[in-house]
Amino acid sequence: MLRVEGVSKSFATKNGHTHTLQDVNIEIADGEFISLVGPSGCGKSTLLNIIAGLEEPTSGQITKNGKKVTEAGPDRVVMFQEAALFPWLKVIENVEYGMKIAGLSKERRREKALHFLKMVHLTRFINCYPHELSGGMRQRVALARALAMDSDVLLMDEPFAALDSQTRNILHRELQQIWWQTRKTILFVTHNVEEAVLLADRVIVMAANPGRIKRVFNVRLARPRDIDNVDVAFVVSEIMADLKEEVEKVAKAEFDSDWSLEKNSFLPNPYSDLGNGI
Ligand SMILES: Nc1ncnc2c1ncn2[C@@H]1O[C@H](COP(=O)(O)OP(=O)(O)OP(=O)(O)O)[C@@H](O)[C@H]1O
Repeated sequence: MLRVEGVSKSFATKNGHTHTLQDVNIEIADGEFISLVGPSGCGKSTLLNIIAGLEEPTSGQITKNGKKVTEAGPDRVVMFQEAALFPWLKVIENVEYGMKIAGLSKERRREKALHFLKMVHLTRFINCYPHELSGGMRQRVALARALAMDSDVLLMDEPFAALDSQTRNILHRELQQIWWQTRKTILFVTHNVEEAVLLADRVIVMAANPGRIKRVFNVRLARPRDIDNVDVAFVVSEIMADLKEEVEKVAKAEFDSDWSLEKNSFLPNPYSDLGNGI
């Protein structure tokens, strides 16, 4: 069980202090898949970094199985939007790298790297260098590398945001399958509500200024899920409606006072792409 208990976070800035997160409480069961959505700047990445132990909360705490998280650890692996592979290492060596640092034997790391590269369907490319791969393939290497660390928690910060939609669809299917096989606890930050609903057991909608939890949606739909499914579309539209309010609030604070999503949207339907690229 991963617990976020009364977490608040402020940063010192030139104009005083930000209230990036305020009293955030989440309980994540082992093996649960949680998506976190919210307007830009509501503190999603900050929360993920605090759970990862890369950032300290101003107040509150993170506990994992009852033990306080005080630093980054191999039990909570983070995956970012950019794959951040070592360009001078081959695919397989990139996947092996973390295990090498962790002290695994050469044979064991090779065996595990091959296992997880097979899981992300990249066995034909193990001897390639990162620059020889597409963006989607590089993210799959990053995913294999994260999986190979055997962490029980995977923290994913917009891991597919930079990919084209076809590649993203493939990775959604792969990730659903991998999660099903490995039953890892996953916290997945995204701007894309469809992606959030496709993948998660629960979608947490955050509000901004201060960053806090607005609403939690339970997604009780069978897997694997398909974006064209009407039930998926229904949950997506419910979340969009909730999120729209928050996005509008943030935009109003940043744009001129006469701005509104309806008035200033050039989209035929203001809901149609809401959440993508906020
Ligand atoms: N190290 C820092 N120093 C000062 N302010 C910070 C720092 N890190 C984050 N912030 C502020 O905290 C707020 C939340 O940032 P964060 O990146 O967590 O939001 P987010 O919801 O992930 O945003 P986005 O969706 O745009 O990625 C922002 O206003 C940001 O400027």
